[in-house]
Amino acid sequence: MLAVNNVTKKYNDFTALENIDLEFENGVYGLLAPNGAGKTTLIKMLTTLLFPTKGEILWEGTDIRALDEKYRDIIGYLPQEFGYYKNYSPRQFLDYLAALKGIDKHDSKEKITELMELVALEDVFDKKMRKFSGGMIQRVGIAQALLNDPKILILDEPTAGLDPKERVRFRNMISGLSKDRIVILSTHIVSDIETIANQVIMFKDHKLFCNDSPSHICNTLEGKVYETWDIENVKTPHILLTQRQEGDNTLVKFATDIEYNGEARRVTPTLEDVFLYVYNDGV
Ligand SMILES: Nc1ncnc2c1ncn2[C@@H]1O[C@H](COP(=O)(O)OP(=O)(O)OP(=O)(O)O)[C@@H](O)[C@H]1O
Repeated sequence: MLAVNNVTKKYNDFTALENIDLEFENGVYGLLAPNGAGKTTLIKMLTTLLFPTKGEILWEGTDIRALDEKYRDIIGYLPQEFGYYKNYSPRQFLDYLAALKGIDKHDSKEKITELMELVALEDVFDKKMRKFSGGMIQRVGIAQALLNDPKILILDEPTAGLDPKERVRFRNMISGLSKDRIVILSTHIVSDIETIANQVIMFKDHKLFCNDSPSHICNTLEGKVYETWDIENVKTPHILLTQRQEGDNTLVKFATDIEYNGEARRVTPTLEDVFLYVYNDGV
């Protein structure tokens, strides 16, 4: 188990995360929050690129700082800005990274072939990456994060640059990978995680806001989300969530903490509704 115990991270006087407690076991965890909420800060601490100002992060009961190299051997990481060499083919690039990670040449050859099939890049295995789409590069990024068969796979905004078809493909792949490992992925795109995350983690005001299953999180807004054609009456304190144009009319979805007296239909809240409601006034 990976445990984050009472972790605070400060950048000088600015507190990016405060008193965070989290536990991770095998499965998919979605860090869902707008930009600036602290997702990357947490990920950098989980990958030992940054250290907590206060608190500790434990793997199987031992501080990851003390485990050092042993801990880095069991993590796979795809950073937000994934650096690669345009003139390398995926084979050359993964060979190079496997050597850096100290993986035996014979083992890595087999592993790289297997990973290329997993991310469906076997047809372009020996093609230079300079002509690859954003989605193809992300798939190379995921393959490199899996080179050491990590027990903890950490992906920072992994669907950036993917088209809708690639997003679906990515989700299916992540579900498969999470059977025997911890997968932690950060995103501000609700649809990336609502169907695959076992747990969704949200931060608010730099503190942990929730860590629960998508359905439980949706239940927190039960009875508070409505749809109406009467856009004029959706004013503060009601919170406008989404609008959809239908012919000459606009169907408005809103959330409210008080009784609504106008004509409106109560609807089942989605994770996107919760996201818009929670971050209505910022991170
Ligand atoms: N090195 C730093 N020095 C000072 N402030 C920082 C530093 N890194 C991050 N921050 C601030 O900490 C807060 C959290 O940043 P972080 O990058 O963790 O957010 P995020 O949710 O990952 O957003 P993004 O997706 O944009 O990276 C932001 O307000 C950011 O400006």
